[in-house]
Order: sequence, then structure tokens, then C-alpha cells
Amino acid sequence: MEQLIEWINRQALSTKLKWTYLVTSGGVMLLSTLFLIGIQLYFFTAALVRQTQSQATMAGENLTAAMAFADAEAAGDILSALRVAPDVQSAVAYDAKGKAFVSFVRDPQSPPAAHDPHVRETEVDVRGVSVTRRIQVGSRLLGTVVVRSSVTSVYRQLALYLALALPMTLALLSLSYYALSRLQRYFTAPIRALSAVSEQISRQGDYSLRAEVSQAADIGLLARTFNGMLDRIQKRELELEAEINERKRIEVKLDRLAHYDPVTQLNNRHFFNERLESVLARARKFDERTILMFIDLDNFKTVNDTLGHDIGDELLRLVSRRLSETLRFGDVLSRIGGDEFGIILENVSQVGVASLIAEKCLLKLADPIHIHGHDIHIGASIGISVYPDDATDMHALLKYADTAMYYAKNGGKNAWRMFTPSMRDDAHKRFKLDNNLRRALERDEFVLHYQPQVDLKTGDIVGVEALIRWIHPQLGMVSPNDFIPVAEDTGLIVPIGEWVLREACRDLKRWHAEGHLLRVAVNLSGRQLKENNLVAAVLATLREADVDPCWLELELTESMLMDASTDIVDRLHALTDAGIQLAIDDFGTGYSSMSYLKTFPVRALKVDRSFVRGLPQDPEDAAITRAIIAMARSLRMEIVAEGIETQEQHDFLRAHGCDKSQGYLYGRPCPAAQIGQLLARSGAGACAVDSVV
Ligand SMILES: Nc1nc2c(ncn2[C@@H]2O[C@@H]3COP(=O)(O)O[C@H]4[C@@H](O)[C@H](n5cnc6c(=O)[nH]c(N)nc65)O[C@@H]4COP(=O)(O)O[C@H]3[C@H]2O)c(=O)[nH]1
Repeated sequence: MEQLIEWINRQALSTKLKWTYLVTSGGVMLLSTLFLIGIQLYFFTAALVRQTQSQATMAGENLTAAMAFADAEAAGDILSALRVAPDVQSAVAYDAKGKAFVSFVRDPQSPPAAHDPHVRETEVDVRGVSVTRRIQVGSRLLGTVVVRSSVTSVYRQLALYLALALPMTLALLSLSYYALSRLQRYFTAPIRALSAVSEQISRQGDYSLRAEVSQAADIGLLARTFNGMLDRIQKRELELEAEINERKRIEVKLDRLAHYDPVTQLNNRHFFNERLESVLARARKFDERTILMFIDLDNFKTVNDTLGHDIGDELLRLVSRRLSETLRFGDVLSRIGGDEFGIILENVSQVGVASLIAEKCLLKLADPIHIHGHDIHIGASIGISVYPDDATDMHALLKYADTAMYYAKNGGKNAWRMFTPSMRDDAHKRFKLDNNLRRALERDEFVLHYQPQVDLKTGDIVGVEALIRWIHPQLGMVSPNDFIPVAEDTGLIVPIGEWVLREACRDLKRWHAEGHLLRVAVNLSGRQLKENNLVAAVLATLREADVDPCWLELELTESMLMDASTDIVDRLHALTDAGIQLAIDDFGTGYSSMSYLKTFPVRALKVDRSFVRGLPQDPEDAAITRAIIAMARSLRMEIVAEGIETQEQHDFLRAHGCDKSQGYLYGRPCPAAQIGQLLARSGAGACAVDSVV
């Protein structure tokens, strides 16, 4: 039963309805047929009873004479006459004592109708009808006659009726089944269409499909509601799709931003570090060698500032293309900083490969790069560290490659350097310096020394150069050559430079107050020049110390001017407009082109001591020094020579028209107090140095 209910539940609604109709109508038909059969049975039996009664009555009347005369033969004939009635099975005449007198039996096998004075005159059972009639003359009873008819004919007629009714019922049921199927298909077509659409939607996920709206009120409403629901789902789906697409786009963009450099389309530092980590993990596992290279472009800043950022960007693109052309498939090239590139060479058999690749890179970058009519010469400084030879730790490898690159740059640029253990000590020292430098200012560990500058014509001290010294509590006196580059890298040079200027102005004010009118030269670092408030800060310091700007000379290097942006040029003009003098330090070592000198409001050139060293014997040094002095004259600039150690050098420079000199010959850098004593010895005004002139 449960299985049947389950089966019914599984059927479609249309099938259930169809079978409900069929079972109901089939049941009704069956019941009405049974009812008709019952009625038929009743009427047929009643007719048989009536017929048997009349036959018994007639037989009783006809038997009266034969029974009165005990004429068995005549009585037998009368009963045999009942043969013509097909339903009569037997007829028996009994005498008054109830003894059978004569009988008629159609079928000798079946028993004749028995006489029972106690039963009713008419007796009906399932096999037949028995009717008993009295035979009497007047009030004298002669006997009884019992006629029995069979109900076979009744059953036969009913069977005939059934034989006709049953096929008819089946035919009607089949017909109604067929008609119901057709009707049901017709009526349920909109529902099926609706479910087909919903099934298609769920299969294909296509929410643009719509159900056909039927005219039937209820299903039409259902279809309209269904379509309305689809409208909303489709709208939501489209919104969701747009939202997902937007999200994906942002994710891709963020991923690109996180891992790619938009200018060169190379991977960025973030990716580079991630990749290096995984490459090193692999190298560790398979005992492989990995090479790490840092490439820093030389002079990129100059190009960027002088030719503009568009050309700078294009230059980076072309450089990255050239670098990738030197590498093989699988090597990693990333832009890890403004003008810095990083290379990872995986699974390298020999360390020598690193130098080969570095050479190839330098060679590739040696050819000028043509951009918008400009021929740009760009070199590079390359630092190399090797896993596991130099270090096994990723951070150490990165630091060592950077240190080696720093060495390549400091060694004259356009070169490569492999990391060496001595560099490690240096890097360590730099690191220590960096940490200590931060505290040096607070702990007042800096002192200022001054080196006299002498007028070559008069021999008077006309100025001093302020040179910083760091008295480290453990390391002792640390050379500015060691800590100034670190201070520049870390940005600490800005507060340190401010301190130097403050100190120098204070000392100068004292000397001026003592009547020694001299000028102080202060070194300015490139980092300070980039500070927006440089001019304001310098003028404020001068104001604070009550020193006229004309007594201050700021020393710049050629490289600082070569890299100068328009902002910096404006700043330099603002300084000179305020009355401050500008001098170029270490002149002659940086750039071959002198044309930039016209752009900047420079008043003095300081000939680098490397040219002075060979004077007067070295013809080349002599020629260069003469040329520099001549050029300065034609540009109406003052010329100052550095590093004068001998009388011959002094004489040569004086003879060739050099204005001022500075060097150990006149005095080593010394504390302000000593300079004060030197000035005091020479009396008021500019003082002459005794040892020379
Ligand atoms: N062999 C030799 N050397 C001589 C002679 N005369 C002077 N010198 C040295 O040459 C350097 C001159 O300074 P510089 O070229 O500006 O070069 C300076 C300058 O670039 C930088 N520096 C020093 N003080 C400061 C400062 O306050 N600020 C900035 N930004 N840089 C500074 O450190 C550099 C080195 O300074 P110092 O070690 O004091 O070295 C000084 C000085 O001691 C000589 O006759 N022979």
C-alpha cells in the first residue's frame, strides 16, 4: 500500500487527475451496471413466478376430472403437455394422501418437485421456482399439483445483458480515457510549458527565457507571475554579473598593481621578493646556486629632470626591453625601484655566469637610446650576490647585492661588482653608523672644524670651510667620508646640515664681532637641496645668527647640479638673490660638459685636489688646472684650489691667476677656537698665514 501511495505521489498532476477521473467514472459505471442487473433479476424472476403460477393453476384445473376418476393416463397426458413450456422442469400430481399419482420430469437426472404441505404455495430459491396448487371438486380435496420451473433462462438473459454491457462499459472507459488524455494534454499544456521553461532555465542558467502567457485566468496569472519573477531574477543576475565582473576587474587590477610595474610591465619589487623566496626555497631543496643582481641606472635622474617624465618612462621601458633581451627564458627581471632593476638567475652551475650576464647587460645599455630625437647615454651599476656562496638568507642576499651595487656606483659607475666579505664588514659598519647617527645629534656628538682659505695675492685668510666631525664615544673620530653618505641615504643629512649651518653662523658671528671679516663655506648635500623649505631655513638661520647672507658660501657638487630639477634651479636663484654665494666643489671630476655653468648662478669653482696633487710636474694636471682657471676667468668666476700641500703647488696656482687656496699647507681643519686664535694672531681684518706667501 505504501509503495502504491509512493508511486502515486511520484506521478505528474495530470496523470493523477486522469486516473482519478477514470477510477471514478469506472466505479460509477460498475455500480449502475450492478444496479441494472439486480433490477433485471427481480423482473425476470417475477415473470417466471407468474408464468409458473398460471401453469400450475391450469394444470390443477385440468387434472380435476382425471384425479376424480383416478385416470392416471389422462393425468399423465395433462402434465406432459407442460413440455412445451421450456422453463418447467417437473410437474407432479399428488393424491389427497400426498402420494405421487402421476408426474412429468424434463430431465430424468434431476429430482421431481417434492410435495411439502408445510411450504408456501410459491417458493423461490436460487435454482428455481416451485408453485403448489390444490386439486379439488367443490370442497373435496382430490390432491395437489407441484410445478417447478428452472431459473436458468433468467440467468441466461442476465448473462446476455452482461455480455453486452461489459464490452460497452470497457469501450466507454477507453473512450473516456482517450478523451481525458487529450483534454488533459490540452488543459495542462500551459503548465507543462511553464515547467519546461523553468527546467530549461535551471539547466542552462539562461534567465532571459520567458513562459508563454496562456489565456486561462489562473494559469495565465501563474505565467505572468513566473515571468515577473524571472524579470527580477534576470535583473539581479545582470547586476550580480556586473558586480562580479567589476570585482574581478578590480582584483586583477589590484593584483597587477601589487605585482606589476605599470611603466615597464615588468614585475615589481613585491613580486620579486616573493619569487626570490620561492626560488631560494627550491635552491635549498635541490642544492642549487642562485644569482641575485641589482641594476641601478646611472644618470637616470638627470634624464628624468631635464627631458621630462615621459621620456624618463620611455627610457625605463626601453632599458627593461634591452635587459630582458640579455636574459634567457625563466630568468626573473623586475623593476624594484625608480631606476632599479633586479634579476634572479636560477639553478646556475658556475658563479662566473653572473659576471657574463652583468657584462652583457652593460654592453646592451652602452649603445645610446634614441627617444624623440634625443640620444640618451645611460649606464648602469650592477651589484651581485650569490646563494649559497655569499649568504643563505634572503634578506642578507638582498642587502649584499645592494652593497655590491653601491660599490659599483661609488667606484665610478657603469660597472659591476660581485659581493665580497670585506663589503659585508663595510655594510655592517654602515648599518651600525646608521643606527648611531640617529642618536649623535641628540647626544651632541658632532663638532665643527674649519679649514682656512687663503687669498693667493695677499696671503690673508679670507674664509674658512666648515667641515663636520663626529666624535663617536666608541669609534672615536669618524670621517665625514664614512658617515655623510649614510646620512644622505637615511635623510639624516637634513637635520645634520641645519646643525652645521647654525654652528657655522654662530662662530662666524663671533669672528665678525672680533673684527675678522671672513666668509664661511658650508657643504650642502643633494638631499638638502631637494628640501622645499631650504631657502627659508637658510635665511632664517642667518637671521637668527644676525649674519649678512653675503658672508655665506654654499658648496655644491657638479653631480647635484647635473641632477637639478627646475625647482632646484629656482631655489639656487632664490639663495643667490638673497646674497648667498654658490661654489662648485670638486670641480672637474664630474662632467665633461661645462655648459650647465651658464644655467646656475655660481660664483666660484673649487678645483678638485686630484688635479692639484700632480702640480706642477704633471703636464696633464697642469694643463687641466690652467684650462679651468682660464674658463673661470672668462665666466667671471672666482677660482679656489683645494688640497694645497706644497709651496710649489702654491706658487704654480698663484702664477696662473688662481684666486684662493685651501690645503694642509695653510692649515688642517681645526676647531673654531683654534681658528679664532689664528685670526687673533693676524690682527683685525683678514689675516695672513705666516707659513706661506
Ligand atoms: N689630502 C688632503 N686633504 C685635504 C687637504 N686640505 C683639505 N683636505 C680635506 O679635503 C676635504 C675637503 O672637503 P670637501 O671636498 O668639501 O669634502 C668633504 C665634504 O664633501 C664632506 N663634508 C664634510 N663636512 C660636511 C658637512 O658639514 N656637510 C656636508 N654635506 N658634507 C660635508 O666630507 C668630505 C670630506 O671632508 P674631510 O674629511 O673633512 O676632508 C676635507 C679636508 O680635510 C689637503 O691638503 N690634503
